[in-house]
Amino acid sequence: MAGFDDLASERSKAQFDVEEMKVIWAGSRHTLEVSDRISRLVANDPVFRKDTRTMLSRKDLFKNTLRKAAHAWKRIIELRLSEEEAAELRFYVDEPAFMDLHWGMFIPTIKGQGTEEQQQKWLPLAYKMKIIGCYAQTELGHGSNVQGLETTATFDPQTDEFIIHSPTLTSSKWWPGGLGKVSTHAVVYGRLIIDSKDYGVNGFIVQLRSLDDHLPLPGITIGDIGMKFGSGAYNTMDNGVLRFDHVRIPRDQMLMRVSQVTREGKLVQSNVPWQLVYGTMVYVRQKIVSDASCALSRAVCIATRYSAVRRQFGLQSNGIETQVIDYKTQQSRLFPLLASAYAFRFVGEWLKWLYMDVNQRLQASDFSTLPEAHACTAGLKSLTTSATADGIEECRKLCGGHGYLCSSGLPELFAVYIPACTYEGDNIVLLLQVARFLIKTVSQLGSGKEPVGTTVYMGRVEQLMQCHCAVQKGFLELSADLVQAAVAHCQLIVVSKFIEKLQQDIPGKGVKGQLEALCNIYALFILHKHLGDFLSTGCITPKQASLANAQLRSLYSQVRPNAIALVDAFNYTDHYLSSVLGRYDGNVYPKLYEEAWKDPLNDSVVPDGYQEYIQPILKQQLRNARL
Ligand SMILES: CCCCCCCC/C=C\CCCCCCC/C=C/C(=O)SCCNC(=O)CCNC(=O)[C@H](O)C(C)(C)COP(=O)(O)OP(=O)(O)OC[C@H]1O[C@@H](n2cnc3c(N)ncnc32)[C@H](O)[C@@H]1OP(=O)(O)O
Ligand SMILES: Cc1cc2nc3c(=O)[nH]c(=O)nc-3n(C[C@H](O)[C@H](O)[C@H](O)COP(=O)(O)OP(=O)(O)OC[C@H]3O[C@@H](n4cnc5c(N)ncnc54)[C@H](O)[C@@H]3O)c2cc1C
Repeated sequence: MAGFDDLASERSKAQFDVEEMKVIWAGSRHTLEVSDRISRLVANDPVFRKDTRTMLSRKDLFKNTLRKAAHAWKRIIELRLSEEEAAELRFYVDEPAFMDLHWGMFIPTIKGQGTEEQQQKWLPLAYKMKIIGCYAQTELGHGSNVQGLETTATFDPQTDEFIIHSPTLTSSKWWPGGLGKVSTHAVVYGRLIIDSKDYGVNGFIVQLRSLDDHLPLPGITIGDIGMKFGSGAYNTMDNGVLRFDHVRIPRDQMLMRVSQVTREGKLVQSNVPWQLVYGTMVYVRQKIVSDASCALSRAVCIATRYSAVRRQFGLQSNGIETQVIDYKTQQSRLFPLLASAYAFRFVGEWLKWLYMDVNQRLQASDFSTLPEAHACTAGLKSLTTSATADGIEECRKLCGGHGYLCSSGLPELFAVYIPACTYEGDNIVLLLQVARFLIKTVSQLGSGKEPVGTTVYMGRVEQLMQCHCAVQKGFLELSADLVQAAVAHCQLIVVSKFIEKLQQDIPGKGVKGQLEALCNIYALFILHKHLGDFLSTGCITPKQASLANAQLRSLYSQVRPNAIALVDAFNYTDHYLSSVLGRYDGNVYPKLYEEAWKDPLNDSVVPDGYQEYIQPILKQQLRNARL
């Protein structure tokens, strides 16, 4: 059988220790063990099936998601899973749901922006899921411009309460996940108003629904905002709309780590920077970077396996056609994506470290690295999600016509992934933040303040001073170019973190060699993509450009025999991949054929509607023909 033989023979060609590469990909032997065990647990549980997801109506889809979430929670309790294991379970269940916002944003916001007392009050309730929370920041009229939010939280000194209100239609909260149908509580971002004075945006814990009958509390209007792109995909999430009509909450439900409102209505600032109100976004952006490598590697795994199974043209002496993975054009599209998946994995690991480091410093009242952490999380979130979204679509094309079938797994993966380019900050808006950070760093170059961390290279580039003068002519005017500069800065981080990874001790036969090849592919591919910029700025000569391209081609040949093993190292189950084209055993054609018959349209041989619509046309044609 074609697929079986092809993948088995590919695996036998691998020149490195796949088991050791699995450890590198997972991050440690322990993480690999946990992820392997939990992925199998999910794959073997019928409640977590997802093969019919794209065919369900929104209501059935959503109810099924609730069932899965409840079952996941039950299993977490029954099996006494650790936080790490529970997060893996969520990952392999592979379905966006209210739980993500509860654990991923509501709880981190209370931890990051609540006082000790507030944490003691709210976290136990949230950890036990006695309340379910979401993150209600974005409004119908304002998402990117957080300081432009219109929801008001007005202090009433008479009753010691805040009055939460939506003064306009555009102030309606719009988009928060988990809000539409599930959450009982939300962290709501609104303008703090004391004595008619506006103190800017802050977070408030607001109960939305009754804990008895789940009905919205008085003064609160909530609903789902409607179907989103693609079938299945992000429609498992109840992104919601929310309006307040003078809803009162106690004063101690304002998150008060950054600033406090006293009983007398005085605003007291802590010693922490006000930007900590944006802290949850830094945390989630960091997580999104790690997730990018998962989504991209998943698409690459499907496209690579299928490219080894699929044969077109070029009859060999044995009468068999050529595997499409052997075409240089296929390699030059696929292997940079394979390299990117590994590159994003390692930069994600580093960003996780950076985030932990900044958090430890914050605890010790050292706020010096916060601007860099913001710039790195914003920039890398933008770079990796844009590249991943484009990469998934490229993988679909690499799989030809079959890639367009839902059973390939790629359409749903694309549909579920692309909002990552928008949520947690539109990717261009985030790059502008990086640009602002870079300009600020450049402006300090002459002042004796040495650049550190990811900007250390700036101290070595003399032309940057002139650059600063040019930018001072107008940030907005040059913003398109500044965005390119921000991307280049982030690419430099990705490449340097890959190189740093290679400097670590990497055990296992041939593993380091494969990673070196992938790192070189990533760097040279980026150079190739931006060749015009490199040449026009005189960074490289035409001769060097052509040598780089020759080197890239040679690296593709080096990776070719290892391609299947390099995607096997992701250790994905067939359940997680949910792709007929990416099956581990390569048994693509019989399964594609089998899958087609499962479509509800094939339940009957003659379709519903034949009698009403097709038959009359056929009869009409018959009459016309007689005329
Ligand atoms: C079953 C059980 C287990 C389950 C486990 C599940 C675990 C899941 C874990 C995680 C999953 C998470 C799920 C994710 C799902 C995502 C859903 C999506 C959510 C959202 O989208 S929430 C809304 C996000 N919104 C945005 O991102 C808005 C984007 N806009 C902004 O961030 C900002 O407003 C801005 C940066 C664009 C502001 O620009 P502006 O120029 O107006 O700046 P100012 O507001 O005036 O501030 C300037 C000043 O502040 C600095 N700054 C800005 N942002 C930050 C920051 N985040 N941190 C630190 N500093 C910041 C900026 O640099 C300026 O500083 P200077 O004045 O230059 O010094
Ligand atoms: C699936 C999904 C889930 C979400 N979940 C949540 C959630 O749980 N909680 C929550 O609060 N929010 C959530 N959001 C909202 C999300 O955070 C915002 O949509 C996002 O921050 C982008 O803001 P926006 O929609 O206002 O885009 P806009 O800012 O209106 O962007 C529109 C266009 O304008 C451009 N633009 C905007 N400002 C500038 C500028 N200064 N310079 C140049 N160009 C600019 C952008 O690049 C973009 O091309 C979610 C969104 C989605 C799609």
